[in-house]
Amino acid sequence: MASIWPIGALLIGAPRAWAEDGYDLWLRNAPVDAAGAQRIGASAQSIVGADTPTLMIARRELQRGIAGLTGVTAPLTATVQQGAILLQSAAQQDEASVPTDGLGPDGYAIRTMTVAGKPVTVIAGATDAGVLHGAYAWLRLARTGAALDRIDMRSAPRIGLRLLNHWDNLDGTVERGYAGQSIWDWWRLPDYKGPRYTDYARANASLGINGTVLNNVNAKSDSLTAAYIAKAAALADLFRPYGIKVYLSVKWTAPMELDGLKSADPLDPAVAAWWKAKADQIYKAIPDFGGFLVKANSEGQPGPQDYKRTHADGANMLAAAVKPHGGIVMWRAFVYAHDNPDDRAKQAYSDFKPLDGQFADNVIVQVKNGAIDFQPREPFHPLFGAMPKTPLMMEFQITKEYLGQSTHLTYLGTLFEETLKSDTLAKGKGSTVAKVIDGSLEGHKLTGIAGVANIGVDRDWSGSIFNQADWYAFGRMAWDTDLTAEAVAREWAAQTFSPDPNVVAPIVAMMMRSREAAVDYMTPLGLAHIMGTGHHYGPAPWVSELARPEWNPVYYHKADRQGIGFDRTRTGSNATGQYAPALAKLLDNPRTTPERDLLWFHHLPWDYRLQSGETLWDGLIHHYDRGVETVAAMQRDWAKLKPQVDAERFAQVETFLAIQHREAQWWRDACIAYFQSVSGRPLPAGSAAPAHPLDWYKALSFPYAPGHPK
Ligand SMILES: CO[C@H]1[C@H](O)[C@@H](O)[C@H](O)O[C@@H]1C(=O)O
Repeated sequence: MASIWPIGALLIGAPRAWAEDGYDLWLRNAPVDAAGAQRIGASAQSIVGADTPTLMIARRELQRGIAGLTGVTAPLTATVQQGAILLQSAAQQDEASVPTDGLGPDGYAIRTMTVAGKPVTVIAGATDAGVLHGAYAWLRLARTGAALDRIDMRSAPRIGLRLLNHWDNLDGTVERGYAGQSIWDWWRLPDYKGPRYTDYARANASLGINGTVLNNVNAKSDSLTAAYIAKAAALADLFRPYGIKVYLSVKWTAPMELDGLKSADPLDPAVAAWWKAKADQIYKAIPDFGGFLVKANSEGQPGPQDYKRTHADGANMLAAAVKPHGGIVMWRAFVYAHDNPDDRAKQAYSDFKPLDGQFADNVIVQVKNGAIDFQPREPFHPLFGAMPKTPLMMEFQITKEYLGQSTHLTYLGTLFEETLKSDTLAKGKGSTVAKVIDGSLEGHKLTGIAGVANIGVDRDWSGSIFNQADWYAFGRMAWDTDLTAEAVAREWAAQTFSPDPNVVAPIVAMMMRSREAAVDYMTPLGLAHIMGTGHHYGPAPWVSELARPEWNPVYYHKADRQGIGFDRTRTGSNATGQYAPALAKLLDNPRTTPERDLLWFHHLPWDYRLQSGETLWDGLIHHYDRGVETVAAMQRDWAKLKPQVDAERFAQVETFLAIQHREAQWWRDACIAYFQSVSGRPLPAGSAAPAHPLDWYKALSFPYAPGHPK
C-alpha cells in the first residue's frame, strides 16, 4: 500500500509554494508527511457525485484540500471506485444511502462503508449545504491527523442562525475593526466581484456560518437605496452556493431620510407601507434575503421610542414587512439611550423584560453576552432566561474592542465557553445560556447566535494570526455549543500551524491561559470598563469628568479610601434582582459570588479576605502581577516554537507578544498606581512598585486608535 503514495515522501522539506502570511486561515492544507499522505490518500482516491453548484464547491474543496495535503489530485469519477468519496445529497437517496433524517437543513453524516463492493466514504446531507458542511468536516479530520478509514459521525447544529455581524461602514471603515478597511468594496460592487469574497464564503462555510449582516448596526440609510441593494445582491449571489444568506442593518429613520416621510412612527400606516415596499424591493433582488438587524434607541440611534412606541412596536412593524418573504428581524437589546445613573447594567432588562410575549413570531431579540459591553469578563446577561416567551439570540464580539484589539493574544474560545455554559437557573439547575439560545429551554424554533466580525483587508484577515482563532472558535461553537474551547483550539492550531502534537500542545496551552491573563492585567476580580475612554485601548481608571456618568471608569470601579467595586446587590443597584431568584440569592452574598465576578456585584473593603486568605488589596495586586507574568511565559513558550513555525508567522506572533507584554505592564502599573493613590495601601511583598508616577500614565494619551468611531 505504502508504495501507492510515494509522492508524500517527496513533499517533506519541499519549498512552500505560498507565502505564510495567514491568508489561507485554517484552510491552509499544508503538505503532510508520508504517513499522513498515505492515511488521507487511501480514503480519497476519487470523488463521486457533484452536479449542483454547492456540490461542485464541495468537490472542489475536497480536491483542493487533498491535493494540498498529499500532493495528489483526486479525480471526479462517474462510477464508484475503491477509496472514493461519495457526495450524497437529498436527491441521491438509493440503496447505498446514509440516512439523513434529523440532520436538518445544515447537518451532515459521514460514514465509511461498502458500496458496490468497494470501501468508500459517504458524505451525506439532507441538503446540498449539509453535504458541503460534511466535506469541510472531512477535511478538518484529514488536516488534524484523525483516522479516516473508520468514520461514522453525524452532526447538526442546534442553533439555526449562525451569523457574522459586520460593523462595516459604507465608506469602507470598520467600527471597532482592527484588521484594516472593510472587505466590502462598495465602490466597485456590484460589477467587480473580487476573489476575496469567495475566500470569505469558503472560510465561513467551513465552520457552518450561514449568514452575514453586511453593514454596521450604526447604520446609514443609504444601505437601503437601489444602488446598495444591487451591491448586496451581488454578494448574496456569491455566498448562496456556500449556504450563506445576506442580511442588512437598517436605520430606523430611513423612510424619512430616503423618501421624505414626515415620521418614522411604527404605528403610522405610511411608515409600515414604506418598509413593506422596501422589503419587496430587496426580495426582488435577493429572493433568499435573511432579514434586518436593528439597533434602535441606543447610543444616539433613532428608534420607536422617539414616537413613544416600544421596541416591540418597532420590531413587529418591520417583521410584518419581511414576513411574506420568510424574513426575520433581529432586534438588539443593547440599549442605554437614557441617562441611567444608578446602573447602566440594568437598562436592557428594564426595557425588554416587560415586552416578553409581545414580539411577532419572526422577531428574535439579540442580546450581548453581558449587560455592559464585551468586557474581558462579564457575568452572563440577565435577559438570558428572563424572557421565556421570546426567542433570544446571543451576540458575541469576535473583534476585540476591549481585549487588546489586534495585537494582544487573548483567545476568546474560553470566553464563549464560559458564557454558553453559565447556568441561569431560570428553570432549575442546568438552564444554561446555551439552552436558552438553542431554543431547547423554552421550546423556541427561531434560534440564533451572532459574532461581531474581526475581518478586514489585512492579509491575515483578522489583524493577527491568533485572532483568526477567535473567528474559528465562534463558528465552531455556534455550530456545536458543547465543544470546549480547548478542543477547538487544538483543531485550529493543528490546521493553522501543524498537526504535530509538539506544536499543537504548547500553542493550545498558550491560548487557553491567554484570556485569563488579559483579565488579570486589565480588569481582575470582576472589575470592568476601566479602559481608555472612546477607543477602549489601555488603562484609564482615573477618568471621571465625562458628560455622562456611565462613560467614566470611576463609575464602574467605585474605588475609594475604604474599598472598591460596584454594589449591584439588593441593597445596592439591585441588578442581582434581574437574575433568577436562586441565582440572585447567591450573587447578593460576596461569599457565594464566583470570585471572578466579585467586584462586578460587590463593593468591598480593601481588607476583605479572598478565598486565598489574602486581602482584597493584596489579591488585586497579585492578579495584576500574574497577568504580566503569564504574558512573559507565553513569550518564552513561543520562542521555543521557533524551529517548528515558519519565519513569517513566527515573527508576527513574537512581535505582538512583545507589544502585549509591554502593554500588560502598562496596564498593571497604571492601575496599581491609580488604585494605590486611592487606597493608600502599601504593595504586598514581592510586588514591584509601578515604574512611573500616576501622572505619567495619565499624561500618556492614546487618542487615535483604529476602529474608533469619529
Ligand atoms: C456599533 O457600536 C458599538 C460601539 O462602537 C461599541 O463601543 C460598543 O461596544 O457597542 C456599540 C454597539 O454594540 O452598538
